[in-house]
Amino acid sequence: MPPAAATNLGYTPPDGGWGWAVVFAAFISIGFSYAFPKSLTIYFKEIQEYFSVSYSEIAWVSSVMLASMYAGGPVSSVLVNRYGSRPVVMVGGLMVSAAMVLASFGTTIIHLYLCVGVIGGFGLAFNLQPALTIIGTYFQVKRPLANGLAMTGSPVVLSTLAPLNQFLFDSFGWRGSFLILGSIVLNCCVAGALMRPVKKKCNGAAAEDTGAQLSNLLTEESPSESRSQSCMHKFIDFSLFKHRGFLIYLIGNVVMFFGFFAPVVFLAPYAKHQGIDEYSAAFLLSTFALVDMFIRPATGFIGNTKWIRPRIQYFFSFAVSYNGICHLLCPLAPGYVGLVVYAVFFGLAFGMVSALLFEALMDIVGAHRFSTAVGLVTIIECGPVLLGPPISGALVDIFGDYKYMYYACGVFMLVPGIFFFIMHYYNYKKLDEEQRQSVTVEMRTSKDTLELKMSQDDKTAHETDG
Ligand SMILES: CC(C)CC(=O)C(=O)O
Repeated sequence: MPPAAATNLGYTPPDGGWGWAVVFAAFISIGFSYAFPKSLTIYFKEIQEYFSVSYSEIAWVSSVMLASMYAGGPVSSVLVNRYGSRPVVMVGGLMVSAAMVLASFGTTIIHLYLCVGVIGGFGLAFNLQPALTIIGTYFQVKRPLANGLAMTGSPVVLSTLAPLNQFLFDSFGWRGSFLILGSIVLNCCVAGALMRPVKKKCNGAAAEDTGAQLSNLLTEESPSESRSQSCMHKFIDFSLFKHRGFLIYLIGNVVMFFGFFAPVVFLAPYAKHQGIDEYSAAFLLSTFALVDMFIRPATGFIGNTKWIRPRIQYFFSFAVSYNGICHLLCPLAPGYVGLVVYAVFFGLAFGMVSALLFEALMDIVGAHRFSTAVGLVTIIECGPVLLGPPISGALVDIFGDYKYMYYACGVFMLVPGIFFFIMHYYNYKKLDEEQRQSVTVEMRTSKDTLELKMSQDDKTAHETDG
């Protein structure tokens, strides 16, 4: 059974070769995109004391960075559709580097919001989307494995950056550390340099994808559109909001992201609330990250098998639902050992969703529309990503107990998981119906063409005989 959406790339992706170098580059770019905002929290205590600001004021540095990374999605998509992934990732790396160097000279917390938060966040957006997009141009058959490997960059870079940041902080303070991080993040430029446009083999001739690939994939501009509208539509495919599968994915993800990150954010505080010491609480996060690191490539491998790939949306639905079940059971976990078991199962669930999140979108809209689709999805997810943890924190403040927060996150994950199962069952049936109809139409068309040709041949033969 074919995947839910054809590639429509107009060429056969290599599914290997230089593609594996691109996966490694995406591993670096995606790793920095997701791990960088989290790893900066190590400096927050000193920065908070230095600028005499509150916990929430310092927390906004990471929140603004994450929000800019998500809000920068459509901008990143437009740039990728126009120039391709390589230059956008390299510019993104330079932006994050400049942001960290400028922040190291900051004299107010506002400077950090603007530098680290806005400039750095958009720089990370120019790393995330292009890295995800280019994988879809190199892989079709092995794409779930490629996506799973690339998404593994996040836990790997985080487990490297976290101790490195602690060492830099102890040795050079936050200003010196920011200056050094400004050089370390230039590795995103190196990763971008590896993202060579795919050589398309169309009718035997090889041609490099110039990055303006969207121009030959878009529908013609409708004459009624104004020039600015048609220009905007040229780079952002708004027809996606009429795409059944895309709407299912979008609706489910918006709900899901209200409960996706909070259990990670509150895992250590919840353990300390239970009377567990800070090192044992930190061990829970290390356990979670270690499991996450291994389950992502494993999930990509499983998603690539002939049993799962044709119905990979069910695999994604299971991963989302499994997250919800973990959080609903967490408050029942007995003592520290129970929390360690929860951290293992949560790491499995979080890693499965992370490995499948973008593969599921590519499977639905096809690699040729993924760049625009992921930009639209990320800017809409910006809200729940930002609001999720504060809402969960508010539940803890109101009830003075974490269990209601875990119940809420469990519902926020289980409901979209069940929604995905139901809606993708319906969507798969509709796709199969539409495919049968298109095959019937094609057969009828080719039959009519054949009959027309035969009658023309007979006519020619009679004229020759006559
Ligand atoms: C949003 C997920 C797909 C990835 C993530 O947040 C992470 O890797 O930390």
